[in-house]
Amino acid sequence: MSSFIITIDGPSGAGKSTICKMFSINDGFVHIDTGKIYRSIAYILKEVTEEELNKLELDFKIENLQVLFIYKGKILNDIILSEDIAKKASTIAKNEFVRDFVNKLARTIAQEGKFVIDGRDAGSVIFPNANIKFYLDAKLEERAKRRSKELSVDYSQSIKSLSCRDEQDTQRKIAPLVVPKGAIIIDTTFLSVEEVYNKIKSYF
Ligand SMILES: Nc1ncnc2c1ncn2[C@@H]1O[C@H](COP(=O)(O)OP(=O)(O)OP(=O)(O)O)[C@@H](O)[C@H]1O
Ligand SMILES: Nc1ccn([C@@H]2O[C@H](COP(=O)(O)O)[C@@H](O)[C@H]2O)c(=O)n1
Repeated sequence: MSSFIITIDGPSGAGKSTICKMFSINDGFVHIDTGKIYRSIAYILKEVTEEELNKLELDFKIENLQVLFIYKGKILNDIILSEDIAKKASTIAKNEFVRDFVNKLARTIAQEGKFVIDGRDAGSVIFPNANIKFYLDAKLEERAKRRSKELSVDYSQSIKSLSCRDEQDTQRKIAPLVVPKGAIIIDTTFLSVEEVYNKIKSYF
């Protein structure tokens, strides 16, 4: 048996994870959120060196079609949501050894079955031969509005934090955020979650 892979890339707050979760609930796809792997590393390691990373035992399990990341028996998914962790994740994501670690783990998980994978380089680097690729985008102001509502943080703080991450993610030398070759671009700024989902489904 082989895998069927959908990739969804785009900047923070464009709505990638939300759509991936709908693909799990409605269509039975396992969701791999590669951002959560970067966040897990940022959360666990005080200093991210190649040596420390090589020793890192980050486990995973699939539950209700979501990939849970586990360290020393503790599920990390819900405790790594803050913008502080996200900013550290964005900084360590510049390192080649960190990216190799994440890519290897994501490919190990997506061995057999139906997977929807979101991130910044899911379709450009991790799964360049994915069955179908999407790139979700939205205006910075709308993404910040969504994020500040979700995390109950100040709007201007969200603008600052998201623009800093956008800059780091698009400007880094290795695997920067780009529209993957062959990806379908959807601007979600003025679309509801249901409208985005239905638009994506119309391509199948
Ligand atoms: N089309 C939409 N309209 C309004 N709100 C949305 C839409 N899509 C997502 N949201 C909301 O925006 C917030 C961010 O969405 P989500 O976490 O899916 O973004 P993301 O692209 O996965 O971000 P990140 O890369 O940081 O994980 C969530 O609170 C979500 O409910
Ligand atoms: N494929 C990816 C996924 C994520 N990153 C970096 O991690 C940060 C956190 O990601 P979220 O999707 O959870 O917000 C993000 O800002 C990126 O710097 C990445 O480089 N590649």
